[in-house]
Amino acid sequence: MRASSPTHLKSLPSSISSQHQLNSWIMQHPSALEMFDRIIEASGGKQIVMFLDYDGTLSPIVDDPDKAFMSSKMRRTVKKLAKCFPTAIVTGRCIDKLYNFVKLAELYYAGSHGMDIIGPAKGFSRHKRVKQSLLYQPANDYLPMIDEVHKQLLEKTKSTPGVKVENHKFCASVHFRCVDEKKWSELVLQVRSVLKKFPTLKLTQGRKVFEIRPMIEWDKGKALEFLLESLGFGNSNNVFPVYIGDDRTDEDAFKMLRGRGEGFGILVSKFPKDTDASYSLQDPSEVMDFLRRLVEWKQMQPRM
Ligand SMILES: O=P(O)(O)OC[C@H]1O[C@H](O[C@H]2O[C@H](CO)[C@@H](O)[C@H](O)[C@H]2O)[C@H](O)[C@@H](O)[C@@H]1O
Repeated sequence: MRASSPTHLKSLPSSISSQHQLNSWIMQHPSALEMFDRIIEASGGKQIVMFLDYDGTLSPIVDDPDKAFMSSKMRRTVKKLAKCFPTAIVTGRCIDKLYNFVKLAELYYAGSHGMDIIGPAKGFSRHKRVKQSLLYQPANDYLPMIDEVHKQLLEKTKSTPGVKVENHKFCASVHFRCVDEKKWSELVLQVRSVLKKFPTLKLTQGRKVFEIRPMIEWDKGKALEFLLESLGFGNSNNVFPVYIGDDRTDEDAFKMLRGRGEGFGILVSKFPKDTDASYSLQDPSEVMDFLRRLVEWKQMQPRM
């Protein structure tokens, strides 16, 4: 539970070895800012499509999930990005909560870990192949079950100080960032005892959070694939998807891109972690710098 996700590489005994480990990880996952020119070269004139995680990627990680605000600079950057490339936010949060933070109608949103997908609001479908807002909810049948499990998790964990339980429509979260470490094992037992009654739900772990999701074959990688298809790039080799994320659930999207052999993932992390991403950025401020460079580069391209 201690490691934030994806899993930190095993710590080595001395700080010299740790430095060595960090250096060799950076060699394998170089900074996307430093490799910017090479990334643009690799895109080879194909249509870049941007996928962005929210927490820890566009907003810094904070103790209270209801206060994970996005800076206005970041919002302006994402707005400009969406003018240049089709842009989606793919998140564990439900779309309503996410939209309250982001407030940009021109984006694609894949909420609840990709189980709730919507397209840009009417009048914002500037990427020509999309004519209307799309909508896909593969876990619709689970709505009442998520409400029920959320209710039971609230009740079961209410004696644990610092815990926060969220209902994200098609999934639920139990946060332990503010729970005393000595109480973590007790909390695991509480969550598991509720989940015993819901055999069609699965439990995964993110950054100091348990995520409770329907046991269906759907994740952020599948959502990415769905969005590419909806944009008309399902069987196209003329697309270059870029996915930026910091959490374990983002690994499904990184893996999907590796499998497709097109585009790549960027892991947001200051520490070496096991990942299928090709590049790294240290924190949301580096993410913003990278997005700005993409916008500047695009604006300098001759119009076709
Ligand atoms: O897919 P994401 O957009 O990364 O969503 C994953 C979880 O994000 C939120 O929790 C995380 O951010 C919080 C605010 O910074 C932080 O307090 C928490 O510890 C992190 O795990 C969200 O609240 C969760 O429901 C999402 O599952």
